[in-house]
Amino acid sequence: MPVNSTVQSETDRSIDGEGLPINELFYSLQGEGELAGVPSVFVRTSGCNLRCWFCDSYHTSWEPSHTQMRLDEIVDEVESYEQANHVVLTGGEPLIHEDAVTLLERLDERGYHTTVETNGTIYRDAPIDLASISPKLASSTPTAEKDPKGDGEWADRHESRRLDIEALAELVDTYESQLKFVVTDEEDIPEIESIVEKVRDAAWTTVRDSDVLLMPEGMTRDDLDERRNEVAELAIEHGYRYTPRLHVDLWNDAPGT
Ligand SMILES: C[S@@+](CC[C@H](N)C(=O)[O-])C[C@H]1O[C@@H](n2cnc3c(N)ncnc32)[C@H](O)[C@@H]1O
Ligand SMILES: Nc1nc2[nH]cc(C(=O)O)c2c(=O)[nH]1
Ligand code: SF4
Ligand SMILES: [Mg+2]
Repeated sequence: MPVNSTVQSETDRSIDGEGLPINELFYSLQGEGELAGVPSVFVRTSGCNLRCWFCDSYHTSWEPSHTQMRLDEIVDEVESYEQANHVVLTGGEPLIHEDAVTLLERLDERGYHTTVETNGTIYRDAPIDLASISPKLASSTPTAEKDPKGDGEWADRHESRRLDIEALAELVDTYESQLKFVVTDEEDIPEIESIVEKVRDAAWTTVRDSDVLLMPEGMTRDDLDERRNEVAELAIEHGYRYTPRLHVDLWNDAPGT
């Protein structure tokens, strides 16, 4: 269900009231991370507290659009995909919304495995089976040269918000998790190592190198063709896990995939 009817001007704060602003809801294969290949229903909320220049979900961050859906409508639509046992709650940043917790509770009551795709800046207590955390590196910052929309107006706000080690540690300590870094080139590696070390110092839970995933930056197959081998080599060199972007390999940048 692609939705682009209602345009919302500014969506930094949580939207109050019953329900969630939904950008799209669809059934596909999980394309990223340790559950790559698993048939899953994707619930994509609109609105984000960051603005990565490369965001592949532009209409949830830079120019958010959504339809407000009640939680029971969302659950009904999820249940309409009868083959699916897995639900991926993503965005935008799903955890800016308080009602994300209630949605996860309702899905959990119905026996779904829940993955939450999050930038790791916000902790919430919810029935999350896999916290798929993608901490944002300096290379994600929308500088004036990289800003897809303007002149770098978001750069300072993005930069000051993008990392919260306490929130990352709390997510890692509470949930089964993976740290999935978007890699542009080898210059990202020292910052990844530094973030992983800081999370290890702040968390009780052991963060294994195999819980650290390197994912090539790329919205399209052509982007990935340029980068996937270099990122795979970096994973081999540093002992981290590589994750593909299966959905991009299979369907390029088609909506609803
Ligand atoms: C659109 S985000 C939504 C969830 C959350 N805001 C986050 O960033 O983790 C979903 C996933 O796509 C990744 N992503 C976004 N744009 C990308 C790009 N151009 N190349 C590779 N991964 C990208 C994010 O890092 C995240 O893992
Ligand atoms: N197939 C598919 N897998 C995904 N895994 C994480 C996604 C996301 O946008 O959060 C995503 C997505 O958009 N599509
Ligand atoms: S944090 Fe996620 S949704 Fe927000 S701008 Fe970055 S990639 Fe897009
Ligand atoms: Mg995506």
